Amino acid sequence: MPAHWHILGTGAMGCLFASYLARQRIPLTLLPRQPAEPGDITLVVDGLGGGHRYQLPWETAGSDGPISHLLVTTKAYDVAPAVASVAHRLRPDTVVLLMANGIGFEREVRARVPGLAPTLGTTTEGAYREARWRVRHAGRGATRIGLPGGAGAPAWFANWRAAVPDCHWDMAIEQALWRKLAINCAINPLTALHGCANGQLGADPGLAAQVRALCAEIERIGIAAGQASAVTDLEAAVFAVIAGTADNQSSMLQDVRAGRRTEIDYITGHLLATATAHGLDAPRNRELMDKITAQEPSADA
Ligand SMILES: NC(=O)C1=CN([C@@H]2O[C@H](COP(=O)(O)OP(=O)(O)OC[C@H]3O[C@@H](n4cnc5c(N)ncnc54)[C@H](OP(=O)(O)O)[C@@H]3O)[C@@H](O)[C@H]2O)C=CC1
Ligand SMILES: CC(C)(CO)C(=O)C(=O)O
Repeated sequence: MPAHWHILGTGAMGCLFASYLARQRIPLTLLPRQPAEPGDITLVVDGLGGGHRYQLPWETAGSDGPISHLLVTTKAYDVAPAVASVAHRLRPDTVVLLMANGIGFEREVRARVPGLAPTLGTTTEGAYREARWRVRHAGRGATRIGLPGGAGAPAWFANWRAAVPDCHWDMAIEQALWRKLAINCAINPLTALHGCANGQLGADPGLAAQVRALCAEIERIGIAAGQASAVTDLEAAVFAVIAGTADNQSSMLQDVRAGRRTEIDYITGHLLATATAHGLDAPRNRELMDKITAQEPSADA
């Protein structure tokens, strides 16, 4: 019998992964932030692979039943409060898989819910919400999952490998997360400030020069932080992502345009905290952090 997954953070990513698991008949329950209508939720996932409709059970986070396997797909700043909202349902052996952009929320989770040892994931899948329970799968990508410190794949992962396309167990997940962080630091804030698609960072010589300067700063910080492998050939990797996602609006630009809080604290913010911890200056990343932060909606807005 496959493990039963609860999904916390039922936005674009949570619904996409719910659809993957449901297609493989892996039992799951959605945990929407706001209660849904009575009865199962009808989830529609359109786009790549055609349209699919799923009838999925849901519960409130505050229900009582124990949770054995929890996938968390909120924005980075919501991960810790979301996990705390189901803390009473977690057991010492509950698998908690955190899949958000950036770094830093895992430490927040461990501080709020002592005893948890979260599994971490990162994905290059692309999806967005068209309506509350309607999601468009906009780009295929790869998903990497692993345990900090490195450990072999647990038994449950066999179901994920079967259900989620291009899904890999990563013995060096922290390195994968750091590389994604480095790429996001070089692309996201610049696109958000200039209101441009990713491809413009390669096409505009002035912006391309800024990307190269950011990469040089990020590389120095990565090496000081013991993440030399994660920042190897960073500039080439960043320009490859820029070319491969030329027509995309970065997630940070989408957040800024929608007037939402961005994930900058967990992207550039984490990079700057790492630089400070190693006595390094990072003026170019600092400038981007300050400018994006100045645009953020205030917490009580
Ligand atoms: N979308 C994409 O293509 C990609 C996204 N990512 C990353 O994945 C993460 C999720 O992104 P995405 O799915 O796009 O974000 P969404 O905003 O679409 O979804 C986030 C969900 O989390 C829910 N949520 C927030 N706080 C809580 C809480 N306390 N309890 C329960 N649920 C909560 C929100 O609820 P509500 O519905 O009420 O707002 C929302 O449904 C981000 O870190 C993002 O950067 C990574 C790769 C690609
Ligand atoms: C890779 C990239 C930059 C694609 O847009 C991304 O991860 C994001 O927008 O957050």
